Amino acid sequence: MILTLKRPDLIRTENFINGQWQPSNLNESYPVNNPATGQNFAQVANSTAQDATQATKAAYEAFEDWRNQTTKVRSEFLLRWHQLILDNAEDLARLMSLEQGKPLAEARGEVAYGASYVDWFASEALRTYGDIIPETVSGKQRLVVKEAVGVVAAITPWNFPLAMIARKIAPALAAGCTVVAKPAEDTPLTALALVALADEAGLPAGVLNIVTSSRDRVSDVVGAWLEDARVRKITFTGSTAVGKLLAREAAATLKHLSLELGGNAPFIVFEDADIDAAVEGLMVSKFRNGGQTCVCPNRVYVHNRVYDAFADKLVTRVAALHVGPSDREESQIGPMINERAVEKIERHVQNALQHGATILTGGTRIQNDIACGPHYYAPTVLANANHDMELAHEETFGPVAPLFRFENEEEVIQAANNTPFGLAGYFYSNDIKRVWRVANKMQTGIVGINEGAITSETAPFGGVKESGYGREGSRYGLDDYMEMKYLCQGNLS
Ligand SMILES: NC(=O)C1=CN([C@@H]2O[C@H](COP(=O)(O)OP(=O)(O)OC[C@H]3O[C@@H](n4cnc5c(N)ncnc54)[C@H](OP(=O)(O)O)[C@@H]3O)[C@@H](O)[C@H]2O)C=CC1
Ligand SMILES: O=C(O)CCCC(=O)O
Repeated sequence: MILTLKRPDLIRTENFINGQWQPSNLNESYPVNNPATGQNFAQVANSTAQDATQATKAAYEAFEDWRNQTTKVRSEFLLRWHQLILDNAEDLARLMSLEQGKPLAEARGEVAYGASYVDWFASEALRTYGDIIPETVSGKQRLVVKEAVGVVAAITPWNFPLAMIARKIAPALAAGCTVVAKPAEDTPLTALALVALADEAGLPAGVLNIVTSSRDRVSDVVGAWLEDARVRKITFTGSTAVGKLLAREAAATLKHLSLELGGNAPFIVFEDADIDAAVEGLMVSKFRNGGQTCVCPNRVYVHNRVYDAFADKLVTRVAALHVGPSDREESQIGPMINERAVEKIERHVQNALQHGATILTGGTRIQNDIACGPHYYAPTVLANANHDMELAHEETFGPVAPLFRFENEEEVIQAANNTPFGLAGYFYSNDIKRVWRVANKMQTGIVGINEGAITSETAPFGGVKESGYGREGSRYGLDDYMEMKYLCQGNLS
């Protein structure tokens, strides 16, 4: 794919620190590759701890002014940024699909989705109310005000290169925080373009800084932020293993943490469900971004009585999915992000087959004239899944839907909750009593009830258990970037 943008200047390859684009201090770069072909199409700054610390210094020095701006000023900046994202949506989508591999239609959807967080927090910026505490003692007045936590370090994954960073930066800036950010090694260009647009929207120097690095430098860059007491919060989306590492390291300076980590989402189809709706819901939730989404169903539990009918309908739909490069309009499943990702999918499928699964469709890599490259994996449905399989315990992060049979509600809820993770869960049922009962018992931060498309800037996104803590989006999302300050005024009588 050759990248032609209306605005070629959105292709940025350097760090943005204190309002300046600059190379890494060692003047080194690393390659960004097209995940479909492995072909290198850009080189971006390979940063060090020194670059990260320079970014922290800039963000720290910009903080006092930014936090003291009126909420209106911060809101208006976010509105201008939002408009620029929309104005450049097609370029952003093309850049994103090239470096990440998601079909262009999905990339366009993600630009709109990411932009919606910027718009949302432009409004929420205006509503950072505090409280006046009713007096119980004469002569005193007690108030609670909300204040920005300080410099925020945002670390984001490759699966949603625009939406994840937007939904961290937007509330941080809305709250009055300043930001240092590091996108994933595989997908830096979308994030850099987003920052270029923030600069164009008139953000003061130092308020938003971004440094890029290859995977072998990530511990240096993020390590510099973890050690630095001036960084007051880490907001992270990624694997649970890295989330735990960040939590341990952040403890030394007791930073605030928002951790949006891996999931292992159950998707339950009860015997009283609308089967067509359940199939549709699974298609929407499972195969979005090729299954590389932390809220993707990882385990599909289907009641024995409807199992065969559900499996038949699902297989028809899954086998018809178009696999191909992101720039073909008909592509529905693009390449996986990299070789490690495909190897993990292969390992899960092989392990499932060894434990008694059968392939209803897919089950292999595909490479042909259209899906031309080593990282395509066929959309897959596996029957006879069970809990001895690796895929029951670890998210596959690929287009694989394993079907588990169940007999009764109690058993399936126990199975669904039998995981250290708790991000999203889904179930389909037309029995109103069951709906309330099951929703109450699901140990997840998000529950889709007869619905597969659950996310929205208006709703709180986040997990329980080892899927992390903190919430993104919604009216709760700003609180993660603010502290309460209690003011007690005496001598009033
Ligand atoms: N919750 C979610 O949305 C996501 C979940 N995952 C899960 O994690 C699995 C592995 O994916 P992977 O990309 O390796 O996820 P990681 O958790 O490794 O990567 C997420 C982010 O963390 C950074 N990072 C990696 N190692 C460290 C470290 N030691 N210290 C600080 N930051 C670090 C990455 O940088 P760099 O890219 O440079 O390594 C990236 O920016 C997936 O298969 C999936 O199960 C993955 C991505 C998103
Ligand atoms: O995988 C993720 O963490 C991103 C979830 C995308 C969404 O907000 O739906």
